Amino acid sequence: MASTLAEKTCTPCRGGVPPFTPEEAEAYRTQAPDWSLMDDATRIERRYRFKDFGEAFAFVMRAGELAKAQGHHPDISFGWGYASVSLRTKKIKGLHENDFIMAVKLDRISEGVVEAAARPKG
Ligand SMILES: C[C@H](O)[C@H](O)[C@H]1CNC2=NC(N)=NC(=O)C2=N1
Repeated sequence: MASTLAEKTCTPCRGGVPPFTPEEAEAYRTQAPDWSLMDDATRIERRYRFKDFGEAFAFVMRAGELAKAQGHHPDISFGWGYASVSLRTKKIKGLHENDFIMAVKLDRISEGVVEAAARPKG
């Protein structure tokens, strides 16, 4: 991997490429170690913890903006104090570099949301 995933942008995936093998997925996961390979390495998942519903919602809103900008979309469930994110490339029914690019960028968003909440108001 030339540049780090964080500097990359998702590329349109119109299918026709094979999904990552478990070995390939594991190699990418080293850059997103808080994510777990699920369903025979056809998707990755992470549960983020936040201090309350508002912080979780702020994360989800920013995740939505990121997905729109990147053209690659996660599945997110959230509630008071948590957001659970699942990523897979639906077009190829498995994992693609786009999923790991999104994972790394979502990790940065989550750190930003927690920091923002920690800053004193005003
Ligand atoms: C052309 C464009 O890349 C596709 O329509 C994108 C949109 N967002 C996507 N998001 C996800 N998670 N999987 C996809 O296969 C996908 N395809």
